[in-house]
Amino acid sequence: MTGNSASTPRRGSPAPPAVLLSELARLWPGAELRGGDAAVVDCTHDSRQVRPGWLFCAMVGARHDGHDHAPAALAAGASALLVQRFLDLAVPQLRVPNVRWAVGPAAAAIHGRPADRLAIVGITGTNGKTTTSYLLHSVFVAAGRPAGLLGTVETRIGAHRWSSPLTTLEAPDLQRAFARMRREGVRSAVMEVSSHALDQHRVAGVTFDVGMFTNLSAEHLDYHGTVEQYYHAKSLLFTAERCRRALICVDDEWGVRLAAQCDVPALTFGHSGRAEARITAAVTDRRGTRIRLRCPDGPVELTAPLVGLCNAANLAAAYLAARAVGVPREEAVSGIALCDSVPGRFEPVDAGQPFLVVVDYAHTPGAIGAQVATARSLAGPAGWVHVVVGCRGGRDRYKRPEAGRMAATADVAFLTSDSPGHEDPEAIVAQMLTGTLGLPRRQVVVELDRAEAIRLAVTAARPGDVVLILGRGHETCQQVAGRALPFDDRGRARAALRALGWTGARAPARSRRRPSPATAPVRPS
Ligand SMILES: CC(=O)N[C@H]1[C@@H](OP(=O)(O)OP(=O)(O)OC[C@H]2O[C@@H](n3ccc(=O)[nH]c3=O)[C@H](O)[C@@H]2O)O[C@H](CO)[C@@H](O)[C@@H]1O[C@H](C)C(=O)N[C@@H](C)C(=O)N[C@H](CCC(=O)O)C(=O)O
Ligand SMILES: Nc1ncnc2c1ncn2[C@@H]1O[C@H](COP(=O)(O)OP(=O)(O)OP(=O)(O)O)[C@@H](O)[C@H]1O
Repeated sequence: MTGNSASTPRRGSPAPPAVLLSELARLWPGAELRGGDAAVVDCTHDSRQVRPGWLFCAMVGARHDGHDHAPAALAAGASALLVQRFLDLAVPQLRVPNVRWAVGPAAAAIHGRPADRLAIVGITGTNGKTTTSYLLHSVFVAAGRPAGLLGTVETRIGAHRWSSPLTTLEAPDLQRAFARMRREGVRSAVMEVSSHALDQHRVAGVTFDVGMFTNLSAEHLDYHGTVEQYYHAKSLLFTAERCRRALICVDDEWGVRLAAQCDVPALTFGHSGRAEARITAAVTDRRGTRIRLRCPDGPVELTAPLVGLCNAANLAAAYLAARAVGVPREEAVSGIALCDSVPGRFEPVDAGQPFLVVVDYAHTPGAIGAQVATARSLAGPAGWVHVVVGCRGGRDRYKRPEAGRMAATADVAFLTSDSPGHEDPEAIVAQMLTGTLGLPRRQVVVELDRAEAIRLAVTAARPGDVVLILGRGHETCQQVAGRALPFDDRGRARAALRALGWTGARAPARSRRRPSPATAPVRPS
């Protein structure tokens, strides 16, 4: 990836005009200014990012109280503080009831409210955000609109792109990215809006042209506590303050509920008979996915070279969002067709081998099950589906047995580690195994070394099989016992194929008939 992060202003970029603290004070009734006025040119919530002339916003977090870091911020050149209790420091300070709530509007004001002059689509939901963002971004680009994309994989502003630290940037970084979009001539943007971001007010100060809901299943409960709270965080996108209109997938009960409670004009979509824009046909094969969508402005056929039936809803979502922000119908259709890949989402690893190897980000039980089903539809008549999957450490422990159970819908499941963090990888896999109790032992192989699990799966595959490597997608490192270790599923799969003699789109130097590894199950003849 190239370009500079929007969170660090580029050298040589024009200095933004300064805003007075007294002007910011007008944003909140009851805000109190002490220690005089000051001009601020930018802001941050992190003392380690402060530059001369910036406003330091002292947020109270779970581990730190930003107020304790105000001296460091001043030493770095902060010209003022946004606080929720006045500090005994000789610097202009603006006190507000809650700094976390105030950072977004403050950052928006400092940057001249750039989001107001962009058409922005914000996407929330458990699955499908990244894929739908790429489809929509492809539409904007194909329609000749300079575009922005903000999400889990990367940030793109026009021709510049760099990897993202978070799915949804912190408010100061987000507003700075929007300001850069304006400077670069961007008119339309699509961004993923995580439940964490909504809960933490990172998008306060933004009104999306379109707010989109894809689906919801239990995730991030270690943060939100209950599914109900998780849903509540997602639903915060669908208020008149946050979006002008909504697109809501009603294929699950949460979407139905959201559509009923949403207080902005909403269009529902999905496979469901309840959907106003309804997917009436959907097929997926190795070339991609094709759907027929019956929508208020007439029926339309959409195709994209993205494999997997879960993409049917993503195609519909991207089309409807494009139309909602004024992209003509034909341009929306052709832009979607041009979206040829999304990093780490059903991404094939092709070294010329006679079986399919695919890396995908599926890490919820539902997504794992859906990708196994897709793989089965792509396998040859007697082809097997091999899945390599683990569960991440430090989060969402409750979904491990179900993830194991879904993995075991494949012909062979290689249960392995996936960024275990400070947890014991063996204990994580043991929890996954509880979901496979009662299944034939030959169907589940435990191999804690992920590279070795990938090697075993690829080595066991025969012509017509599909090897699915799930959970890590585009990611290039794993957290293991406090260390970030480089690990890319795509690279490991390629290396395993290379070791077998598959080095390109040609037949390998040695025989195609390879012995199965000792651990691989014996398949019936
Ligand atoms: C779990 C979680 O969301 N934590 C967020 C929370 O952290 P926290 O409450 O622990 O903050 P803290 O460390 O106590 O710090 C409090 C304040 O002191 C500041 N500080 C701290 C130290 C210092 O030296 N100087 C300083 O100024 C911090 O910058 C912060 O403003 O508040 C911080 C400030 O807003 C966030 O940066 C932080 O997100 C962390 C980085 C994070 O990793 N979040 C993940 C879980 C997240 O948001 N993920 C979603 C996507 C999830 C998904 O779909 O997979 C995302 O949008 O990326
Ligand atoms: N609309 C969908 N419904 C269900 N599953 C989906 C959908 N789209 C994609 N998936 C599955 O979920 C995985 C993650 O997809 P994607 O990255 O698009 O979602 P996301 O919402 O951005 O996820 P995350 O928040 O974890 O980054 C894909 O690799 C695929 O297996």
